[in-house]
Amino acid sequence: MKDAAVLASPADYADAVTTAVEAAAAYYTDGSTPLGDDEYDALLRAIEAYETAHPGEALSQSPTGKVSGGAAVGDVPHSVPMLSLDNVFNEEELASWAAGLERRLGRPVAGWCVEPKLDGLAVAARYRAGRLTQLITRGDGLAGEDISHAAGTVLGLPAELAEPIDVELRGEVLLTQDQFEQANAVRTAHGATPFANPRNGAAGTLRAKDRPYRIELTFFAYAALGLGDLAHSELLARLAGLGANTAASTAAQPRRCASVEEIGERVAEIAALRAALPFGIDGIVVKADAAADQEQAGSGSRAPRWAVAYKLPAVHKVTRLLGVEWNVGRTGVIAPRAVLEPVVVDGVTVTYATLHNPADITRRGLLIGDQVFVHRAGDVIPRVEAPLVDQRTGAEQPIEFPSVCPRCGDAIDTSQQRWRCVRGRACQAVASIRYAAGRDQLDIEGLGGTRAVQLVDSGLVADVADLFTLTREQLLGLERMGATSADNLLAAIETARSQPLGRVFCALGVRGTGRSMSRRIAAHFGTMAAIRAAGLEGLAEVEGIGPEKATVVVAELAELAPVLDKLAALGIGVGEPLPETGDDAGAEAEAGPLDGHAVVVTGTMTGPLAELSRTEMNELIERAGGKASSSVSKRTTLLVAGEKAGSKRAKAEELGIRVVAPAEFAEMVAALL
Ligand SMILES: NC(=O)c1ccc[n+]([C@@H]2O[C@H](COP(=O)([O-])OP(=O)(O)OC[C@H]3O[C@@H](n4cnc5c(N)ncnc54)[C@H](O)[C@@H]3O)[C@@H](O)[C@H]2O)c1
Ligand SMILES: [Zn+2]
Repeated sequence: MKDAAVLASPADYADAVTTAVEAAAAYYTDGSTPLGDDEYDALLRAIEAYETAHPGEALSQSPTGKVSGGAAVGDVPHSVPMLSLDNVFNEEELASWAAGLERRLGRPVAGWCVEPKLDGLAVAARYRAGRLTQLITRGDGLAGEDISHAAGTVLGLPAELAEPIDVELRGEVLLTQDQFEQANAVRTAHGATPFANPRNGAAGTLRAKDRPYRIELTFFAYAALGLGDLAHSELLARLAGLGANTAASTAAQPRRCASVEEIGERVAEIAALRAALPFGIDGIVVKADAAADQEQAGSGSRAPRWAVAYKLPAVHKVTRLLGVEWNVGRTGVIAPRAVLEPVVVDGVTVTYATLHNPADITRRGLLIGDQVFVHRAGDVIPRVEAPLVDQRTGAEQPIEFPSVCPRCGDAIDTSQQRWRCVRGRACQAVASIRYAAGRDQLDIEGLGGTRAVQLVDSGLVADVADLFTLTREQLLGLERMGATSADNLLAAIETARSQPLGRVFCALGVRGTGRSMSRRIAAHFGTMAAIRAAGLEGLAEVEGIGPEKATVVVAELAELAPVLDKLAALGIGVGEPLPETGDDAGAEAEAGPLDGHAVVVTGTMTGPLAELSRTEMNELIERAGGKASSSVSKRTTLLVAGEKAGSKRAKAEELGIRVVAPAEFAEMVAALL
């Protein structure tokens, strides 16, 4: 269970009660609550704790101990109250609840029934002579609202039962995932705001009258008045026999269990099914099965004593949409991804969520800065459901859609729902060639702009290795390629042949390995062959690469195998063993002047170092046995401070780190310059 915040004063307590009452009102009327269920539940626990500690101070409007129905007080009395359920949050609480019930009965419970807790709204459906005559909400448990107008839109709730009997069916109305998507498509097409999540959508849909469009819902029956003293499992079968939908029609079927151990097993099974179910559940309900047990246990004012809800962590959480990234996949599909304020959903911190496609963003009416509901369950990819429109401050900004491919800069084909770079698979090739030719990688001048496109389009180059087999004739055969340009390009490529391993590795564009990580990997392994042979464990040993990043690197290297084979055959990235191999024996033998040093470079270099870029400086440091980094920390041992060195120098001095001028540093590494 989550820790409840502590309410310190009567004023805090009163505030909390107001917040909870308002949230519940919104939750049950149109589903527009600003709180996730976890937050609401935590608030309730805090209110409860305060009331226990300060008896006599409890406010009459406090939501504790009541069936909460929100502000809409219905005027149709329930003949038997519609109650809520008490909660347990783990196996121990479940076992002690079951033991408590058996103590109260003075005998073992004659079997249990375990079923999904459907995440919708409770309704009562009254039938006369087998015909549906009235549909009512739970309301405050004692009286509900007449929502008969919605009856025709609820699947699984028959207008006529299989037998002409008088009966009241009770159960849950919800939107399945498909119905939710459908509902939001219809709503946005009519200019209405989309529902934030299926639960809210069901609440909003049931009460609404006179809508110009129809939204379909689904009913699951789990109780009845007027069918006699049936065990719960028998009742469920009877309900299905009458033609009502029950959870027996789903993978999360209700099951009879003989012991607490068996209950635990079924609870775990249903919990594991959760993500794959086509509708939402927020827990598992455990009920004493026998009518005699239920009758003897009875009910409190808020909940029956013979049933309990084993709550599952909320899978819908509210967080802020910070931005949208546009990623281009291998086939050129351009997919938007939401960047979120980190939020824990179902036990995992979520910072990104899928937004499917641009039309989806428009359909959901999302804005940057919006509070949004995020859904995640099991292994499913987290997704943004919809914004909380009521929570807008006016500072929200429209989401910008890219006008050109974010990877290669070419046009976008927007004719389909999924946008694509017109270049398709070649987009990847163009982008990877441009990246490989970049200044921090192979540094091949003249491959930045349209040249890379031309080389890929002409079929001469499909990957970085192909650059090294280009011939003069091939280049001269290209449009707008004169002899000088061709020779310059060939010369630049020739120079690139002898780039150090770190740069060659960086040129591969392996995810998560920028220039400094590439340098570190190169220094650690010494040769491309060793990097390829390292495997998960070997790679995870490199500083800054954990097991997760190692997995990515290994997978991408496997994918790059054809390119790596070509590079190896061409002798690129293999020929030049580095001074520091990272290999135990080798490293000692070839100890460099900066061995054991963690070096930071700042300011403008002068003298013999004036020509070196930062990347080249860092390479120099690593060749000399040191470790280059970009920020000063306690671990830094040496700062090379050039002209106009600023805050890094101040920080190094403050930490008592040795500071040297470029000239002095050049002397230290003179042998390597
Ligand atoms: N986010 C918010 O602002 C907000 C506000 C109010 C309430 N809530 C949420 O609502 C919940 C508490 O409300 P509650 O009292 O409506 O209900 P509950 O969800 O705690 O439990 C009782 C309800 O479970 C439902 N149910 C589903 N499957 C069932 C089954 N198989 N058998 C019996 N009942 C079944 C019934 O509708 C029943 O009324 C909490 O989880 C709370 O987080 C949230
Ligand atoms: Zn592209």
